[in-house]
Amino acid sequence: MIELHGLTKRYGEKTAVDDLTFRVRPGVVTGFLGPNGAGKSTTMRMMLGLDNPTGGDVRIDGKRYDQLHEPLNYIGALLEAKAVHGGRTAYNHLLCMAQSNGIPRRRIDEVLDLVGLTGVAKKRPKGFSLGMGQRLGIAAALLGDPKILMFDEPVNGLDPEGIHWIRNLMKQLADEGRTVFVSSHLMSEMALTADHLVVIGQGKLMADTSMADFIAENSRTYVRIRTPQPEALRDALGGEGLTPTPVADGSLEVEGADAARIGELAARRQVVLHELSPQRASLEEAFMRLTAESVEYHAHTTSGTSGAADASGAAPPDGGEAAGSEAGAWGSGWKKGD
Ligand SMILES: Nc1ncnc2c1ncn2[C@@H]1O[C@H](COP(=O)(O)OP(=O)(O)OP(=O)(O)O)[C@@H](O)[C@H]1O
Repeated sequence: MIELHGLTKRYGEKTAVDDLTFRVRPGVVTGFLGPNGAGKSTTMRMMLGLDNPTGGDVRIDGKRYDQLHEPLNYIGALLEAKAVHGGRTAYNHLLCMAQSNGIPRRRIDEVLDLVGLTGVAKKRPKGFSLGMGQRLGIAAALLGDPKILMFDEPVNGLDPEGIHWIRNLMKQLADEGRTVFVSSHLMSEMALTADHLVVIGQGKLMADTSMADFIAENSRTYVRIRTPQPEALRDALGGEGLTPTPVADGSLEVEGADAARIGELAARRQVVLHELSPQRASLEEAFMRLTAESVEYHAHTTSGTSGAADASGAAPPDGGEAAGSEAGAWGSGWKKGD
């Protein structure tokens, strides 16, 4: 469990993190979202004791970071993939971390195997691709078999197989009862991975809620219709106070009634339908709506965010993807009393 109480960080006049209070609970993946400059990295750095708060505090299982003895055994973090000493081999980089935290050597082989870097263990990370650097950072985060894991943009630079792998790894870590806190700009990825969301804007807490509730509360639901008889449909629905709105792709969108009701109204007038599909807005649309006011840096566009609904990325998966077998080798019990 991670607990933030009134966490605040000011840089001169700028309040980067503004009185944040929330908990990150074990057993679920918690996504951390916010527009550019919202304060996510600053918050994560304070969680890890890398920055001092101007006010408030962070507790890791009830303790401040600097009170943790051998902290890698409590909390593992991936902040910047390239924050690795370029001159040491991947193995020696992990060895240094292990030695200063009382972690046995064999754990290094385990985590290298887990992230798929065994073959390059004796190579220097300065020659690594972004994706390999990311995997080494993840290996370091996992080294102490910690109960709490924090990942800042973990899928940066990873190829589709790597993205799939880390998604399953994070879910597995949460299923094992660990606390998993992850930031990402990739909304479709977050929708597939996180169960719970914490959203900030200009340093302030904007939402702390389940993924499903967040999407339901911050987006519209509607029914998409395709018909060769749009006028007849308009008449059929108009009598019930419903207004189909034409969309550029030739479909119609109707809010205020479910698909069954619309289908019945169309059938009563014998209107032919080629499509009748309920739409859940995507996490991306919900996020854009919630944070529209707090976006600090944005491009000027002529279109708004509404109407950008796309069912892709909307629905968290039904758990159909089993965790990769390589992830099954996780934490093979070298620790006692866990
Ligand atoms: N060392 C610093 N000195 C001055 N201002 C800073 C410093 N670090 C961060 N800031 C400012 O604090 C705000 C929050 O920055 P932060 O990097 O935490 O945001 P973020 O949500 O992680 O952004 P991004 O998604 O772009 O990575 C920004 O306005 C940033 O310019």
